[in-house]
Amino acid sequence: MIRARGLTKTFHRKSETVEAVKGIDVDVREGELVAFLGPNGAGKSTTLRMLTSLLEPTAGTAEVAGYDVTRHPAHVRSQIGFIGQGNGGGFSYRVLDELHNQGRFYGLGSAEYSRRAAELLEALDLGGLEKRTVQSLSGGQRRRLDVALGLMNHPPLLFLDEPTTGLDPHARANLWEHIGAMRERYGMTIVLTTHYLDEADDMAERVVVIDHGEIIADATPSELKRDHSDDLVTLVVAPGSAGGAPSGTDLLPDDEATLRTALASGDGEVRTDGAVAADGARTVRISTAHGDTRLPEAIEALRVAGFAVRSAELRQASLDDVFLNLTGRSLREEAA
Ligand SMILES: Nc1ncnc2c1ncn2[C@@H]1O[C@H](COP(=O)(O)OP(=O)(O)OP(=O)(O)O)[C@@H](O)[C@H]1O
Repeated sequence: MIRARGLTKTFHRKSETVEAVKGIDVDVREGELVAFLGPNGAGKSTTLRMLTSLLEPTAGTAEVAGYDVTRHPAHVRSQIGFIGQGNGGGFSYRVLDELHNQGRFYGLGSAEYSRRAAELLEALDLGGLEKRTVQSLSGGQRRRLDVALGLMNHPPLLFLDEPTTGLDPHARANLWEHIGAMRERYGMTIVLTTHYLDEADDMAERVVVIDHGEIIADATPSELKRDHSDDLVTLVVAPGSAGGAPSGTDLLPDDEATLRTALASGDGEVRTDGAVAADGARTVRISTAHGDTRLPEAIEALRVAGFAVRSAELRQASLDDVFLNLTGRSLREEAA
């Protein structure tokens, strides 16, 4: 569906030169849902605008739905839906008129655009709002109308630029449900941008991480987490008395060598806190790619060695850990 090579955009404004997108290569297969993830100003929208033929690349090439974006922009536009960051609908127009106008704009006949509008109103839960003006809709309803407008021409490829920004968590979840349903119903390829980490993690099959105009990672969310960050297992270990402790000995967890020996057979990096509580307990942290299996293994190994595990916690890697590891910055903090 998409094949971009060396795609570049440099803006020149007065004395300022902004290298917004610096020669990216990206492929999207038919049917994929790909999220472009990155902080503000990373170059996500500029990339989308080049792929949708709205902005001419400074260098590089992109083929979208089989057409070159520079040589055949009209063909590209006939094959795509694009939902930008602003609301697409005219504020004082009625919902149904907006949809019909969009259909006319794409050259559909009146029977076809009326049928398509009715189908999309139903599919996107906008039934009953046909006669309302766009400005009277809620934020979530407006965004769903945007999606309907983007789908009027039956595009095989849909671009969404930050579809859920500004929506409350309920409206975000609702929009995602509808996007998922649209995808199932029409089998579209979807490319979207977001700076919501949880959205990219939960919804996207592939995440393309963009920073300073460059792609710094491109993989499934679980591959990214496996390759670029670790799970963290935290255990509070107390002096043991049960399990395999030799009788009469009271093993002390501040005996770091013993602790480390007990945990040596499993994977990951083991670190112990310097601090020892009044009752002799101390905290052990294990960074590992497989926290879900390492946690029970570590508890068992410590029990067998004679320690008592007072509490255990598993924090699984997030896409923010991935971004932090790749860039040294937290995307969550930048977005905030
Ligand atoms: N028309 C323009 N003229 C000059 N600079 C621009 C223009 N459009 C974008 N830029 C700059 O290009 C860089 C990338 O912007 P872009 O909008 O692509 O980022 P983004 O990742 O989509 O950010 P956001 O999440 O805030 O939308 C930014 O530094 C931006 O200021």
